[in-house]
Amino acid sequence: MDLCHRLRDAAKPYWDASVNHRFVDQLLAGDIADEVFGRYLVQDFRFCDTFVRLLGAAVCAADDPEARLTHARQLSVLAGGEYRYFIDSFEALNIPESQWKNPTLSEPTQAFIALMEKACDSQDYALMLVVLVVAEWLYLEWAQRAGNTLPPRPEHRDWIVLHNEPDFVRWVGFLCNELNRVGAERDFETLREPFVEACQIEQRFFDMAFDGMR
Ligand SMILES: Cc1ncc(CO)c(N)n1
Repeated sequence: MDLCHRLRDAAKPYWDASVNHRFVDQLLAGDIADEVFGRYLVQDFRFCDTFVRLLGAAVCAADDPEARLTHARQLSVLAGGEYRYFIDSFEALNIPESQWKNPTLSEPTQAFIALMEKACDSQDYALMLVVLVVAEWLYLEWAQRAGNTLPPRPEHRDWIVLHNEPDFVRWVGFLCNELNRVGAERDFETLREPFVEACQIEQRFFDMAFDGMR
């Protein structure tokens, strides 16, 4: 088994709970409450801001010119299509700028930001890749649960498509190959610990969307 699959196995309870979370069930069915999805998107917009910093750090820390360009290209996706997705969805969900510009950060948002900032500050490419692989591979796995019929509302449908379209599949494949490559000579435990922590936070992030709901 390659390194990425060994890491995923080590985090299996949290990984599976996230991929099969009721948040995902309801999003794929298109029947997620606007209040739940809106709360999630407002927090995720802040997650993505720090995620951009992490990708920038990966551009800096990567040991290979081709890899630097691949990270740089993905930055343009976040700054382009994904940014537009958030703005359009806040409008569709009637979430005013005052609510998404400066929200109170939930516990899992804070925890994820702290983990990403730690990876940035470490200047350790392998550690950055651990966090990138969890965030992107786990999102690919839940989005690949989607069948042929996608939910009709763009804010639901586009969030799924952003995470299972062919470009995203290639991006995740790249990240896993990079971690398998640069993580090969690293002590497994030093990678396992942040990998599992990131998976635990992913689960709490989906839980958080339902805070205050039944
Ligand atoms: C919390 C979270 N994890 C992963 C992704 C995918 O980048 C995201 N948008 N949000």
